[in-house]
Amino acid sequence: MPQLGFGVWQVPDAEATPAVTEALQAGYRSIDTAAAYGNEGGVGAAIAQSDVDRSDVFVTTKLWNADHGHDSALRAFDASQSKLGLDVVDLYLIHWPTPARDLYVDTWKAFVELREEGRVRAIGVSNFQPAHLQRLIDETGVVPAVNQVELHPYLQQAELRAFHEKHGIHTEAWSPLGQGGELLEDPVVTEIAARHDRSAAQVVLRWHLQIGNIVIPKSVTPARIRENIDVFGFELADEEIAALSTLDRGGRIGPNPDEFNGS
Ligand SMILES: NC(=O)C1=CN([C@@H]2O[C@H](COP(=O)(O)OP(=O)(O)OC[C@H]3O[C@@H](n4cnc5c(N)ncnc54)[C@H](OP(=O)(O)O)[C@@H]3O)[C@@H](O)[C@H]2O)C=CC1
Ligand SMILES: O=C(O)C(=O)[C@@H](O)[C@H](O)C(=O)CO
Repeated sequence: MPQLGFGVWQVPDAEATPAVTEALQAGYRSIDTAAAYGNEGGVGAAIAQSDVDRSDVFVTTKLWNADHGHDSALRAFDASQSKLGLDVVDLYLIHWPTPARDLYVDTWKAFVELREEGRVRAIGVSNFQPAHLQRLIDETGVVPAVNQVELHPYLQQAELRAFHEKHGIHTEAWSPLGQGGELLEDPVVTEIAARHDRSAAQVVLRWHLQIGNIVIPKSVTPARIRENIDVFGFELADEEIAALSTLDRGGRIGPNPDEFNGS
């Protein structure tokens, strides 16, 4: 899985095709969508129309909360696969643990079947806390390949990252740019950016890459799509990584996974 990919939350279906087309032209080879985003069709169309070989593109989609449970999960996968127009999905994630439903272990068993049948190459989760991960491992013996969670300099998830490291789970950061808000104006970020003659977004993405996170920045702006992948020609010094690592506030932009059960 490429360490840097392209996210499409809040991109309407019709706009997903030009956005993903632009991303593929800029060099992205990993796309992150979800059933809940309503744009799997637009993403699939861009991949089908592209000159880039399907085997060179890594596609992630996610099962939505209302589809938890063994049989529902298999039906939801059929729908996602059909909208994407793909024979095989590269990575399938449980979008949220949705603890009130208490079905994520059954859902995970269906995911294991999909992987055994070769319909997905890898299976993982999103927004899982350590206790949710531990329960999956204890009850099925199958460790998720990836946990995609909210992570940026203002929410660094140290405990979760340590759990991932211990169990060999890859950490994938959603909202890696803090949704383009205050973080990109933080003086610590902008000062480092000025020193490197780079943008604040590029510095934040470099921080993620250098501490080992997978990142999936989203943009519908062609110049930003290109800017966000142009991060392999410079490196942050250890003291710059350390300065960015002091910004942790433990504050979420998105919902708390222990409480979010939305459908
Ligand atoms: N598993 C989960 O529960 C979740 C997963 N995700 C995934 O993570 C992806 C990324 O997260 P997302 O919440 O979209 O937020 P990001 O942190 O990627 O920020 C996206 C926002 O930042 C702006 N932006 C992008 N690049 C730049 C730049 N270079 N300079 C300034 N502003 C910029 C975008 O504007 P514009 O588009 O107008 O250019 C957009 O408003 C999602 O698209 C989705 O795939 C996200 C949330 C939850
Ligand atoms: O974008 C996603 O992948 C999400 O799950 C979130 O948008 C989530 O649905 C949310 O923020 C609800 O308020």
